[in-house]
Amino acid sequence: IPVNAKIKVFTLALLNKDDEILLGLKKRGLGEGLWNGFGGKVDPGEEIVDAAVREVKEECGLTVLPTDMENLAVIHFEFVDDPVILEVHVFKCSKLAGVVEESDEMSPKWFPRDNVPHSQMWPDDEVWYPLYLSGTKFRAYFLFQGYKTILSYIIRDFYDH
Ligand SMILES: CSc1nc2ncnc(N)c2[nH]1
Repeated sequence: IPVNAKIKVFTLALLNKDDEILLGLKKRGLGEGLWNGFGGKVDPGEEIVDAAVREVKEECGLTVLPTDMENLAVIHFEFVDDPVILEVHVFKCSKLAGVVEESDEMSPKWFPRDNVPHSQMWPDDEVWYPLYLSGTKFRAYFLFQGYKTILSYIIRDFYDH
């Protein structure tokens, strides 16, 4: 890890109901045109799970309780020649309240859990969605070249060393 490394913490919430997952089509910014879970930056002094709850509400209108957000994974993303490392805390939630709403960030849509549009998602998702779907807690590290090419990755059970 380069000496000038800076870690930025993000949340990513994957919401499911029965056999479906709610994904949002990103309308702008990083990941525009890709389907993704809901999340974003953690504000200074904000609990990570509270940031996750806030982002879900902002991006798709649904209300979830912090206690219903299951910590599923921590993924570190590194990009060649970029000292900023993204630390993404992945949450899984199936207790949802409210009505799904389009936001200026995201167009939400329900997908069958066994048929998510991986060709229009971040390339790493295909690697770890099976673990997420089986509820296996994991840690992962992805080294990207740009935003499309994965040069290498490590994925392991959350509790193993
Ligand atoms: C920059 S690499 C990346 N992969 C991702 N997968 C799912 N949600 C994200 N926000 C992701 N970012």
